[in-house]
Amino acid sequence: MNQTIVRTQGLTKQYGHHRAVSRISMHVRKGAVYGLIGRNGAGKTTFLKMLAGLASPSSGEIEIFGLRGKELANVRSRIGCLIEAPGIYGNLSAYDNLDLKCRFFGIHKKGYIEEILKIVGLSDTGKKKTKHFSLGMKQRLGIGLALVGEPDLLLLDEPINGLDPQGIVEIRDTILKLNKEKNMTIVISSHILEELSKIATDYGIIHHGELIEEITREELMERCGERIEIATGVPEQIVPILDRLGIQQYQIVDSGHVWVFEKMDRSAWLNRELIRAGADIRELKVCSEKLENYYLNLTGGAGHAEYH
Ligand SMILES: Nc1ncnc2c1ncn2[C@@H]1O[C@H](COP(=O)(O)OP(=O)(O)OP(=O)(O)O)[C@@H](O)[C@H]1O
Repeated sequence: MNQTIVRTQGLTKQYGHHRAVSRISMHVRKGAVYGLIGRNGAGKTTFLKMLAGLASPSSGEIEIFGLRGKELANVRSRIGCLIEAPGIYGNLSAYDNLDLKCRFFGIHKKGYIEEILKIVGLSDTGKKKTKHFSLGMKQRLGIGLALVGEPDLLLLDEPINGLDPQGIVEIRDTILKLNKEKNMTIVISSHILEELSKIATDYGIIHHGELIEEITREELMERCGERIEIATGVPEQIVPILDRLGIQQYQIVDSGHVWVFEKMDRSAWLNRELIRAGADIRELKVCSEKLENYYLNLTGGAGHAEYH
């Protein structure tokens, strides 16, 4: 089941003296939504361009669907991509834009374009010229264009960049639908980490052109460390109660919070016992560190949130 669909080995891209991508060895599982995280200029776009065949590597290997080199070049239509701004003709409708691409691909199936319009939620745009579309609609059309040819792998570079919350939800739904219903493997780069954490099953963290970590959602959850956060007016008051309850792994974080690192599945019991013992409990919840914090810690970027 855990078939690797994309594998790179030491992938490097050099622009003059500048190394945009440095020895990246990445693995994307079939059926994954692989989130590519990195600051502005980290090398995400360059990396995706190489996967898509739009930029040639300076060195290293790319293997997709188990194929390399010429063999891979022959099946490029199995890879759909939306990298940088989608190439859309503003004077044409969504339908006509898709029709052009279908002709280019030699696809003349009845109902084909309608199906794509439905998937990306643009069925009701009729003859409306795309230059009058919102940014979100244009992005969705960009994804629609990438879907022509029914790719097995979809590469999306910052597809939610600049979108309003509604647009973000629509793109998220579209991505999840493609992943679940069409079993499409998707690699998506984004600087909106919170958003990425809602859809990604795996993450690759790129920093200064290097892949510094590959991690599954499960591993991330484990490493982010679940804990019970107790908000209280008097943390010192809680300590003897925790001792009495046999809880040893806890920490007074500040003058209003205590974190407990055990009995995660017994938070309701803990709440009851603390209140019964007369503690001043304002809130008690099970939390984990956010992806954003994890990323900032990993890249030494804590203290400033400019990670896109
Ligand atoms: N064609 C090019 N010629 C020279 N340098 C380039 C070229 N394309 C990218 N670079 C440089 O390579 C580095 C990585 O750029 P890239 O666009 O891949 O980063 P990114 O992580 O996608 O960032 P962003 O989110 O800003 O697109 C940057 O320093 C960039 O200036």
